[in-house]
Amino acid sequence: MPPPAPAPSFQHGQAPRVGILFTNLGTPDAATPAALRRYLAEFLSDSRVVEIPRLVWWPILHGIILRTRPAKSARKYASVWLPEGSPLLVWTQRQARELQAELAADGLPVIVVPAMRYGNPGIPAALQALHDRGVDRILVLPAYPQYSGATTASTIDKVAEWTRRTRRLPALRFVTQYHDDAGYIQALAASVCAHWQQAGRAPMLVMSFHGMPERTLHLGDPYHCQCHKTARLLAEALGLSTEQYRVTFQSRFGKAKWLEPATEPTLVALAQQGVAQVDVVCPGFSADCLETLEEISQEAREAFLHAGGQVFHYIPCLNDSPAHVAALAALARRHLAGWELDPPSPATLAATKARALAAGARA
Ligand SMILES: C=CC1=C(C)c2cc3[nH]c(cc4nc(cc5[nH]c(cc1n2)c(C)c5CCC(=O)O)C(CCC(=O)O)=C4C)c(C)c3C=C
Ligand SMILES: [Fe+2]
Ligand SMILES: [Fe+2]
Repeated sequence: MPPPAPAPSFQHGQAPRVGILFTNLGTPDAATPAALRRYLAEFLSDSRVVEIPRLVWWPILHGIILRTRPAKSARKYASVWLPEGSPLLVWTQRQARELQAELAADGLPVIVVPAMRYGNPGIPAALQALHDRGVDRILVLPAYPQYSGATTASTIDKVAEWTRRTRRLPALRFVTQYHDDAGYIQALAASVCAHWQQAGRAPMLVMSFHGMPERTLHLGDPYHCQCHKTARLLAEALGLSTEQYRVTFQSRFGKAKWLEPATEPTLVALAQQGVAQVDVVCPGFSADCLETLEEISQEAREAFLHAGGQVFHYIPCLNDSPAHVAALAALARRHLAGWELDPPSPATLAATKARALAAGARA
């Protein structure tokens, strides 16, 4: 066996020693049944996601779901796939790049690496890459505004998988939620307002969040409450009365009761009650993905129009909008506080000053 690689040595003033692991759910490597089978097998084997005893769940997963769902899901993914890959991965990579640039422009030399809880690039490999670059303080930032056991806690489990087999650990911090963060709410409100200015305003705004089994709410998962708080703050920022918006839950999976009201039946009922126009926004998704581009912008649109609705506008996720990147940067900065960062170089300070002067000149 070759001798172990020497531990990285840290010297003040070198490359950044602080890293951000910027994560999202994960996505298949290709829009094919084989890639979907691998991805779904990993995702749906996570006991944080499917909280059914293994003895009961295993035969259902391997005997039914992994035989039927991959081909169906692959067709759906194919309908939203981008030339560069899966939308969720493409947006996550762009967000990570822009977050790093935004922090650097503010004099914070931080390495931001994107990672996926399921599929590629995986969390252990991304952490190892930071470690190999001499990073000794890591902020884990899952792009889930609302905490849930299925998403946030599962991400932390995966980080722990890497820490368990690593000798010299970095210091670690976690962002576990930002559902009521002022920057995030403002970015959402600005995106809805921009849509209204450009495309007109429907009398009803539907805020659709990913669903969860209802049981998780009774077991103490704060997800449902946090979705409602995000929705209330967004409605307040937009000046909406309770009659002007609805909070719904999408993506029901399996036979158990999920959080209600469900998105598609709500849209159908609205159309049947004579609401001819709706705007739909998905504030819990920080990036467009299968669940927004296919389930909402294709399937839910079709259901609403089929039920008699006339105009359905889907408002895209925050993706890499400057307001979103600025909100994530502010959030990261607050969580990095107290971790001494290398002082900015004279070149960074000069660039920051030039940016401030240019912004002042534009104002
Ligand atoms: C038991 C099933 C599921 C739970 C619980 C669940 C929670 C949950 N998921 C997200 C965010 C996303 N989910 C996405 C896809 C997706 N979700 C499930 C099932 C559960 N999700 C499945 C089976 C799939 C795969 C797609 C399919 O085959 O239909 C995605 C999109 C991924 C992409 O590649 O685009 C996101 C994002 C949250 C936030 C959440 C709990 C709060
Ligand atoms: Fe999901
Ligand atoms: Fe879905």
